[in-house]
Amino acid sequence: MSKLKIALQKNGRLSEKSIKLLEECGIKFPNGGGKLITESTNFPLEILFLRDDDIPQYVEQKVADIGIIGENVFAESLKNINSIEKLGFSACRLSLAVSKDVDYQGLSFFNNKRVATSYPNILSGFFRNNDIHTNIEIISGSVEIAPGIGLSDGICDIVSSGSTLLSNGLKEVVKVMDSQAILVANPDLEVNKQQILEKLLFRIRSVRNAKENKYILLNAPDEKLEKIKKILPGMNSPTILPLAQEGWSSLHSVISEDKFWDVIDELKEAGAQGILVVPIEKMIV
Ligand SMILES: Nc1ncnc2c1ncn2[C@@H]1O[C@H](COP(=O)(O)OP(=O)(O)OP(=O)(O)O)[C@@H](O)[C@H]1O
Ligand SMILES: O=P(O)(O)OC[C@H]1O[C@H](OP(=O)(O)OP(=O)(O)O)[C@H](O)[C@@H]1O
Ligand SMILES: [Mg+2]
Repeated sequence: MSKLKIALQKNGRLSEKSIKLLEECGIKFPNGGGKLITESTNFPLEILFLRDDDIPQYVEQKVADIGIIGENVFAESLKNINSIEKLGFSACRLSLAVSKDVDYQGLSFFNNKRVATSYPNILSGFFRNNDIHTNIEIISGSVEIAPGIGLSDGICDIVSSGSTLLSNGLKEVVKVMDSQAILVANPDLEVNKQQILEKLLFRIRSVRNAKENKYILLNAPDEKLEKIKKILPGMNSPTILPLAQEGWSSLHSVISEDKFWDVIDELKEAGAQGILVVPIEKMIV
């Protein structure tokens, strides 16, 4: 039975989190010594370590069956591959920026200007949709330097904290797209590889669900339980166990971390005590 081949970024912003995701999925593999290809010892997966920009092409050509890249690289590549799952890490945005001294009034600023970017396909599409004519200067890295050295009037590049823009005297003026890490796949996988992919996806979703949810335990007098149950949007109905102290129960449920902070005061007001919130290792839904 052939193994599924996954391409990960060798070195960079996606590398560590991509490897961590596979490890959290219980997939073990030797990783070290600069090897560019390795095999899992407990899951039918081969792992290839590549430059992220090359991954779309390799997945299209089936050198790799699947890969982890940013949505920005997916959108730029225009390859015949599918985006099959958002992975929730390496969140950033692709934005237009200009010198902080520019009196920027709107997109028409860019008419007949030069914009430096490593994302010419995304950017030309964006300007076309907005009826702006620009000259795109394609450069492969350190894009933020371009206006300062007279290469362009603006740039379009990845922004996260904004500190690279700030330290290069630039300001963000328009967001072109949001991005996060995604799993991409060749659209035409053999049946057995598709089955391995389904197993991997099941594990990835379980890991992500677990991260977004918490297990909550609390104690309350029995007469308060109905009200507390209504406040807690659980997976199904909460588990209720009697405590040794008569007239009191312990209630267990699962809650999304965001919602927990919204309802904590309501829970206390409704009579909940000894509230514990604990992480979930895996969550199968
Ligand atoms: N500052 C950031 N914060 C969050 N995510 C980012 C940031 N910069 C880039 N990313 C995301 O991580 C991906 C990889 O970024 P990185 O800077 O490592 O790429 P690269 O320099 O092109 O690497 P490679 O050498 O593999 O070609 C980007 O395509 C983007 O999706
Ligand atoms: O808004 P910020 O938080 O400053 O992040 C944005 C910067 O991060 C990325 O570069 P990276 O630091 O990965 O270096 P690279 O140029 O080698 O890819 C990106 O190309 C930006 O330059
Ligand atoms: Mg790259």
